[in-house]
Amino acid sequence: MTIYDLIIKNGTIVTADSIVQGDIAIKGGKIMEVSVDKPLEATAEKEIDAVGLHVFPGVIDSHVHFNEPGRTEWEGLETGSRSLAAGGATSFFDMPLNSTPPTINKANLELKRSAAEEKSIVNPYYWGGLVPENLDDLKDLHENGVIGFKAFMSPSGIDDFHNVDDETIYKGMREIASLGSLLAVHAESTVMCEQLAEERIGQGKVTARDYVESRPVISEIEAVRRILSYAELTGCKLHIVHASSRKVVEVINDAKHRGVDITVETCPHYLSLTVKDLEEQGVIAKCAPPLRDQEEVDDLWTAVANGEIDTIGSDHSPAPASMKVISDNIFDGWGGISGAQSMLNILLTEGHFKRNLPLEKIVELTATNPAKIFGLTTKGKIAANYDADLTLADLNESFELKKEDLFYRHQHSPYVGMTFKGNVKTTIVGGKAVFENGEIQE
Ligand SMILES: NC(=O)N[C@H]1NC(=O)NC1=O
Ligand SMILES: [Zn+2]
Repeated sequence: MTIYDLIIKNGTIVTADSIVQGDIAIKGGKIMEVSVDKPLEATAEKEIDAVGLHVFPGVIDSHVHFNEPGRTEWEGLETGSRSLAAGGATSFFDMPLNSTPPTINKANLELKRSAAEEKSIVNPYYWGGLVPENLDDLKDLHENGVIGFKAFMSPSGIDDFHNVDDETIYKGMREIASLGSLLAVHAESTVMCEQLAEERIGQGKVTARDYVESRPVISEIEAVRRILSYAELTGCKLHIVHASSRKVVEVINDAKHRGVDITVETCPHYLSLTVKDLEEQGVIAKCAPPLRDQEEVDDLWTAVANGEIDTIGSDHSPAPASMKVISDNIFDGWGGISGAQSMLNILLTEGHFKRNLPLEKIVELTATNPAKIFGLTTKGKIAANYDADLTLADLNESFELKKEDLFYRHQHSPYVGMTFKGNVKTTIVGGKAVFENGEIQE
């Protein structure tokens, strides 16, 4: 009889296309067998009784800013990866900015890689940056394993990561296309956002609503349309990150139907928070693009349900509490939400339980699609030969998120105080539990 390392028994196994009862056998970090509706005829060194639990492919968070190296007083790979594990994520793609130096050349990538290999308890992957200064570094970054490139069309808020001009977009996209890689884009119009902000600040109009109005949906659409033109010209594959409105998604879907190779991400905060939360919580709920009104949130859920969205990323962009203080001027303070720990909770509570979003869809958005789009060929599914990255959750358990539950370096998040239905019990990375019963497993 085969002896496995681990058998997860009697779980409700959720994949992008089915929900079944069964056992999962793991050895050497891989799924060896999945037995549906009948017990596995095998033994293992360890067994997990998953009766009453749902087993998901580990969440892949394709959008985090962990700030390491160089800005670890904001977050870090240890605290960041722990928060992911606590929220059921088993892999992350770290953005090239907010760490110092930013990931814009091979040497900087190696610094980040060695920090991540030492400190992360989940699987790290890296975005490379596209900035006006690094066109000659893209090939090197690609050959050294970045999963794609990221560019900002408007100022990033970080001095050493410049936004791209149209010439850089053109040259960068030609190069990225020839490498067979992909460009992810923060798409907001610099001119629109700067002009609208200047006008308001000049008149002393600095409320939450003023900030939101200074970054309107049309500014996202303008930038998306422009970058789309370059994608059509160069053939470069595009991924638009953090679309805040279905109106943005519609522009992308039209392009998809014309045959443009483009995908789109949204974030848990655009699916669960509104301008009202920004008014109440101030900078804690400040992000760019900004939160929208309830109608936009509801429309975005329709887009999710209709399959118009490809991935959900947390865009975890933390900062110390001193940069998130409530002041009279919302334009001050860091734009970025701490949310990596809560992504699956939000999708389950707001999506599955409140809006009947099928669990299979959640798996598709958080695991299967990111694995497919970014070429992680052994992840995103629960099947033989796939990596044993799994999340076990009790969907009958509700809990209120408390500050003390957060594993972030700085324990703040706009989701504190919310009640979630569906609680992560165990997170398994490469066959080993890294989070169990509320605690990180060393
Ligand atoms: N620099 C950075 O992390 N920016 C992120 N924050 C945010 O709210 N949107 C972003 O793009
Ligand atoms: Zn962004």
